[in-house]
Amino acid sequence: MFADGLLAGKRILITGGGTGLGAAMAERFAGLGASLVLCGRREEVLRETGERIAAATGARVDAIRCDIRDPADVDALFDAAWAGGPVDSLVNNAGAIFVARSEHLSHRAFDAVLATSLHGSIYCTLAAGKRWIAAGRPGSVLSILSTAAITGRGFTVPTVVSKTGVLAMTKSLAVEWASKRIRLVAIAPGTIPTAGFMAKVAAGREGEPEAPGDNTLERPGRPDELADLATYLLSPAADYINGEMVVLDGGRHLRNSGVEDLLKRSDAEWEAQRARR
Ligand SMILES: CCCCCCCCC/C=C/C(=O)SCCNC(=O)CCNC(=O)[C@H](O)C(C)(C)COP(=O)(O)OP(=O)(O)OC[C@H]1O[C@@H](n2cnc3c(N)ncnc32)[C@H](O)[C@@H]1OP(=O)(O)O
Ligand SMILES: NC(=O)C1=CN([C@@H]2O[C@H](COP(=O)(O)OP(=O)(O)OC[C@H]3O[C@@H](n4cnc5c(N)ncnc54)[C@H](OP(=O)(O)O)[C@@H]3O)[C@@H](O)[C@H]2O)C=CC1
Repeated sequence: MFADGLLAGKRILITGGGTGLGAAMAERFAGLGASLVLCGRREEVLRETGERIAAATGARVDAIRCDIRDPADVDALFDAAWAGGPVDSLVNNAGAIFVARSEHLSHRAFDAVLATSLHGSIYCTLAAGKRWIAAGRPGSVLSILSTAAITGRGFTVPTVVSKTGVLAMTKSLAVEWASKRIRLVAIAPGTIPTAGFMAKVAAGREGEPEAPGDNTLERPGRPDELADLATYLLSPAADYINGEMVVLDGGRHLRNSGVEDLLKRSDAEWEAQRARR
């Protein structure tokens, strides 16, 4: 679909790059010539993904353990990444979610999600932006958000608040940093049944993760479809797109937010879910 070598010479840092959508983007970017920095909390997972992608594509892949909830860890990540050459693009992909009734959430539960999905994304964006501005280099930031930033969504409120906050950051910095040649864009995926999605969102739900009728195209999305859109948004072809969130959801958010079935759930069903976690 894309010209060979489209991303040659680019160095791209992907948070949560060891699994799911992050790994799918990593594989696509590396296949198009980019060198990569992958981060996440689990070193073994990162190493395996990094080695697999390097062997398949010949790309340079640096796998660096980092918990993006910790600003000192984030600074160390960016220092280590830059030591291997300046980073051209950041992908804020790491995120956290669980499905629960909001009145049952402790403040620690709220903080656990915001710390990664909101604060972590902001720490990484500032770490990248500061370095680009100090070096007079251009850069781009792609954040993986959610259609819930448009519709709102019950039972996943900490995640929705986080994604909406990162969308606000994207639009705001797109204006503030445009003169520094830093571009910020986002993708709002619908349902893409990764292992993380199946464990955190689909577990305990009736039926398929995306049932016929949930979206206009009657199928879930695929990681390679997200990787294609991410490639376009980070490529020179998208140089005139700034501050925008592109939806990739088969039209689902035009019909529902994804959790309407849960409005009818009984107390007993919620208790069963809580017991399973
Ligand atoms: C189908 C179509 C749909 C379609 C609609 C839905 C579309 C969804 C789109 C998005 C999909 C995705 O994001 S898929 C990506 C999923 N991947 C991830 O989430 C990976 C990262 N996740 C995580 O690390 C964990 O899940 C997370 C809990 C957030 C953080 O882990 P920690 O180890 O930091 O946290 P813990 O110490 O375990 O817990 C911290 C506090 O949170 C509370 N807590 C933890 N899990 C909880 C839960 N399930 N319900 C309530 N509270 C919970 C604990 O009790 C603690 O509070 P106290 O008891 O008070 O101490
Ligand atoms: N799949 C879907 O349908 C949708 C996904 N999304 C978003 O896409 C992104 C990727 O999700 P997906 O691939 O499905 O699920 P995954 O669970 O595979 O992705 C989450 C990744 O983030 C990493 N991560 C989590 N917390 C931290 C942390 N504190 N510091 C560093 N890394 C962390 C995880 O690695 P580790 O545990 O090793 O740290 C993991 O690699 C998320 O932001 C998600 O919200 C949005 C809408 C729909």
